[in-house]
Amino acid sequence: MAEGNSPVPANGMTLEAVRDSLIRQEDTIIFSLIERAKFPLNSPTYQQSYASIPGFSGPLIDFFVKQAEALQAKTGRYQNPEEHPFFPDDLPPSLVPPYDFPPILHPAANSINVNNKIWDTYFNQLLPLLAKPGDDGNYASTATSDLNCLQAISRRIHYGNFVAEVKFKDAPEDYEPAIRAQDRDALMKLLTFEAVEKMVVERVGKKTKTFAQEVTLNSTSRNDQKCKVDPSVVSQLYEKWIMPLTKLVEVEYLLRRLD
Ligand SMILES: C=C(O[C@@H]1C=C(C(=O)O)C=C[C@H]1O)C(=O)O
Repeated sequence: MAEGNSPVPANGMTLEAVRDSLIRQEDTIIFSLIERAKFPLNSPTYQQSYASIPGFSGPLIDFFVKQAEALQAKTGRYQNPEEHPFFPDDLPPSLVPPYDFPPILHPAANSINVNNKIWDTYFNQLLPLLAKPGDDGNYASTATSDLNCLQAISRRIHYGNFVAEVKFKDAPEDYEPAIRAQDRDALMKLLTFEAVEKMVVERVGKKTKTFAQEVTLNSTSRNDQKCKVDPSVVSQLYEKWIMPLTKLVEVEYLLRRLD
């Protein structure tokens, strides 16, 4: 199967273009993590016992994200097939004129949402590695930073739908038998490029080292300097969570691709 040099399909999307988007999204994810790392853990943001908001039961982060998503839904965010809400139930409809997003994906993509897994991984695995212990009272700003991280990571992972569509269009004869057999393992094997994954892990580590360094006018950057975010944490985030979940989205999409 050709990797990255297929002819340009009718919808204009190539594997190369899709990968370029993933590379650019790395910057967004890393900058959002740097911003979150500015605050200590601020655990009351996540404690049921802290916020007693009239008419709402749950931690501040849930209230914040639900309210933010409701506003963003009304202003059209989820019209874009790249965007997926964390609390999809009871979202208000968009109030703005619809934009004609090119119909690239099979409608099956609408039923794929792995944000529950992203939420769980972000708060239980990543955040303890990212934020220093402590409490500075900036809970609303902390929740804002969390939502930026979650949305950037979610967009990247659900971009797996586009990756899968392009891979399928490049080689339907390879994918169709595995789809008809509903063979997850075969699909996973077909869509996996280990050399690309290795490059991603190394690149995000290097980018983090660059973006998260202290920049001063008088000294050149030192190799032993402490970064605002540990590059190995970002490499690990990609290797253990972001890429496996992207591939899960790819498999889920392909399983439904011939429906
Ligand atoms: C996204 C792709 O599919 C898979 C997932 C990758 C990722 O999440 O970065 C990288 C390579 C592939 O194993 C791709 O081929 O670019």
